[in-house]
Amino acid sequence: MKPLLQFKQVSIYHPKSDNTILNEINFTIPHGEIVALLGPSGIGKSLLAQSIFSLLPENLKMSGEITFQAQALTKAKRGRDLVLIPQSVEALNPLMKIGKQLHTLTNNKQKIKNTLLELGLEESIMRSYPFELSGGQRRRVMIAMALVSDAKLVVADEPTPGLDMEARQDLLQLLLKIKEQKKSLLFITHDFLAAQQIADKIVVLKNGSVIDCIVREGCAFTDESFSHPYTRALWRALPEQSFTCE
Ligand SMILES: Nc1ncnc2c1ncn2[C@@H]1O[C@H](COP(=O)(O)OP(=O)(O)OP(=O)(O)O)[C@@H](O)[C@H]1O
Ligand code: NI
Repeated sequence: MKPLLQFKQVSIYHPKSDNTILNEINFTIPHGEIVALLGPSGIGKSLLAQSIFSLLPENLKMSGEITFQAQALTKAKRGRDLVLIPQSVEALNPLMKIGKQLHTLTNNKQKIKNTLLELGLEESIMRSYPFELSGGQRRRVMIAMALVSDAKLVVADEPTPGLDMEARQDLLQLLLKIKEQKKSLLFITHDFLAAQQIADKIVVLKNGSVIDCIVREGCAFTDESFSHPYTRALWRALPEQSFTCE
């Protein structure tokens, strides 16, 4: 089966200073799977997410190609088939009530109601503006937007920053709902533990390149999954090294 999304030799660079931030990135996102994009802060994860949506800062350029179902990504496909949950919870439109923001993605009122319920949000939240909500509620609303949309791919940029252990586990469960809907998820994170809890594949970025691409074998990642010394060291540093299917 053709991958849903494919990065082909994608480089992101600053033409004026000749500075290459990401160099010839190649990886695929299969249908219905969770791919974690893992790497330290400042490596270029958000830029890679922005490149999918053609949202790179104007002073940066991209070379190479990103294909969707083996075809070039068009504006129409970006609008219909892809949805971005940005890194900042400030990304919700501050001037539009939550209900209206959800309605821009679907006319199906029942679907919105069910989704809010599933995410533990009161229906009354629809009448609120983003500034009236807590950070956690806003992040849930952003996940609700991804769930009510008809997108085939959700890109979640760093959805678990600064959460305590319990809130983080809750959020990972919410991200799994995206997969339950048979959507693919690109989960951008520097949280290795979270990545291997929910991902089917982990793509590791370091020094501008993909240094490792680890595929879950059956239910869990194992000691053999990690070949690169860097990822092996990350794996060995984890408090617990076996996660199995529930
Ligand atoms: N407009 C820009 N012009 C030049 N360099 C930029 C620009 N935007 C980002 N960068 C640089 O590109 C690098 C990657 O930034 P990016 O935000 O993608 O990192 P990240 O991996 O998402 O980090 P974090 O985990 O902290 O969110 C950084 O070193 C940043 O300074
Ligand atoms: Ni980022």
